Amino acid sequence: MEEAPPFALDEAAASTSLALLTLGLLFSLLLWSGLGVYLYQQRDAELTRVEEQLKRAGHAASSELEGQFSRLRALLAISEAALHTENAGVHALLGTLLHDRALAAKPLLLKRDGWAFAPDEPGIAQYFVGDRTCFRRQLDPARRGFCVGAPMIGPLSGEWEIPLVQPLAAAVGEFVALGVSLPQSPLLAQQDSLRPQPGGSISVLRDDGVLLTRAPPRPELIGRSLAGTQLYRERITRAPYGVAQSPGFVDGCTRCLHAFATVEGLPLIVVASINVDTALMSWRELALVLGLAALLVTLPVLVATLRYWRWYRRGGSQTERSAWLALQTQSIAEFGCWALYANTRVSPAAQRLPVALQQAILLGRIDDEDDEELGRLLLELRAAHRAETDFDGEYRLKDAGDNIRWLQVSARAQFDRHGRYVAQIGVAHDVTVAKQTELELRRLALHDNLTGVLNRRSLIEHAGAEMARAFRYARPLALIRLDLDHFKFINDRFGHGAGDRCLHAVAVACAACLRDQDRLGRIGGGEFAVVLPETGAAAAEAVAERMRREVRVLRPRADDGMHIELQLSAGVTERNADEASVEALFARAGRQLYRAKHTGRDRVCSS
Ligand SMILES: Nc1nc2c(ncn2[C@@H]2O[C@H](COP(=O)(O)OP(=O)(O)OP(=O)(O)O)[C@@H](O)[C@H]2O)c(=O)[nH]1
Repeated sequence: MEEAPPFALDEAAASTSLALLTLGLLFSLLLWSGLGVYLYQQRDAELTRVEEQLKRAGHAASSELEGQFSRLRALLAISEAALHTENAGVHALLGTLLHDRALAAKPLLLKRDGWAFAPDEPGIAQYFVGDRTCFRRQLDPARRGFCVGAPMIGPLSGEWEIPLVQPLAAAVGEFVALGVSLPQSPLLAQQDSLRPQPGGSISVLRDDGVLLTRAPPRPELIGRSLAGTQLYRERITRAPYGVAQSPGFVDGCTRCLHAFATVEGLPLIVVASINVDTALMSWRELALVLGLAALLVTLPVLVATLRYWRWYRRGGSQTERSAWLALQTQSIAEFGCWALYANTRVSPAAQRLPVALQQAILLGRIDDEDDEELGRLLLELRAAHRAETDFDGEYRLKDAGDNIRWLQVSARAQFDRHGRYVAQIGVAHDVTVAKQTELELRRLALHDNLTGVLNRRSLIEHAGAEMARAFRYARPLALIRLDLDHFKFINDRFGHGAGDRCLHAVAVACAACLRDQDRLGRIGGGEFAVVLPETGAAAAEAVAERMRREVRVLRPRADDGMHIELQLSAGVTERNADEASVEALFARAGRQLYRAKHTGRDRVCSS
């Protein structure tokens, strides 16, 4: 039965998530763009509203000024007429000037020598104004005319006043002009009530840019010329009225909205101003609230998108699908495959590795009683997964029937196109048959075909290794050389087949006399040798004697049923102190064997 992909559900869920995510993103996009358009329109509407408010405030202030100045000019005209008819002294003349009680404007008369006379309680006040431009102009027949003077601190009131001066059509005695000083405070009170809210201002400029009044008050700026400001230079001088956005020209705000207008028939300009940031305060609050609400609504979508994007960049479903395709090769893998994902979100089942091995255990293909080797395999697999490296190993496990199963395990670390680790794809092959063949071939290469004991080459190799170890640790090592007596006769008398059987029987009998660590080998013909680690000559001699006796009692049968009497000669030697040469050991044992042969055979000689 085909196993379901571990991420099948997750993949379906991933498609649904992607669709939902797309919808969510579209919705977010629509929401944010809708909000953007709405807020832009609101801002526009708010600015238009503020502009209208500025225009209205400017217009109201301008109308007020127009009315007040007209009234004052009318008063001046009437006063002039009265002056001409009365023709009396200064006191009487000043008495003829009319007062404007509402504006608290004080009349004054200007003499040819630049002195001004004004009524003062009690009597008349006299002060010099011939140094002030507006007054001086009246003394020059070519430049005389109605003028609005620069604001000045009234010598009588001690407050800011704006003088309005008008030449007399014909001098009355020494008087050449008459005027009126308009106190600022009533003007300011009016303008303050008209200025746009919140935080707006109304400024009144003379047409040459001199600031006459400003509500709210900024006394340090009164009388200063603002002709150099951007608003004055670029807008006021070019049109009688308008709306402009430019840096504030008296309060230093960087973005101000101004509505300016020239007062009809007067050399005055009224400017209503407001800081754009202040004007848009309520719009900002609205934008903030709506923005936060939209963020709250779209935040889950953004978070999900971010997570999806990270997942996609790590390879996404494409990599997981390839991993699963790799798993589908299970049939050719014989044993099993697995994928260990770095990204646990998609296939948590596959994370519990290795599924294939667990299945194998369930099916009895591996016995989990064999803890040590299985544990090593799992440990190495997980270590490679953690280290994000490839891994290869061979494991000797047992199945439920206690048969040896060889597993060849390979795992490859998979990386996405950005070089980030995605998964470990593993495959396990059952290589038992190949392994058994390999082991058999190895055994054949190392062992004597006939007797099954080590062959000459591997025995000498083994002896060499044991000699090196004994030399390094200064341990005893013994060697026995054995030779079947009169073997040629046996062959000749009973045939080679019987001779072979004798050799096999001798090998088995001798091997049975040895410890696990001793090694028996056939070194040619009827000759054998035994390497005995950790053994001295005396102990080796006893072993040789035991083997000799065992061989004597073997008495294998020949083809004709006769017992073959076997006997063995042996030469024994041990490693001399500081001896490292295995050749010398073999030669010495050979000499003892030779001695045994020449002293009657069927005996053990030891050096
Ligand atoms: N059956 C059999 N005979 C073998 C084999 N290899 C060698 N031989 C024979 O073993 C005999 C060797 O005998 P030797 O050990 O030289 O002489 P021996 O007759 O045993 O005389 P001593 O050793 O002096 O007692 C020869 O006849 C070889 O042909 C083998 O694999 N099988």
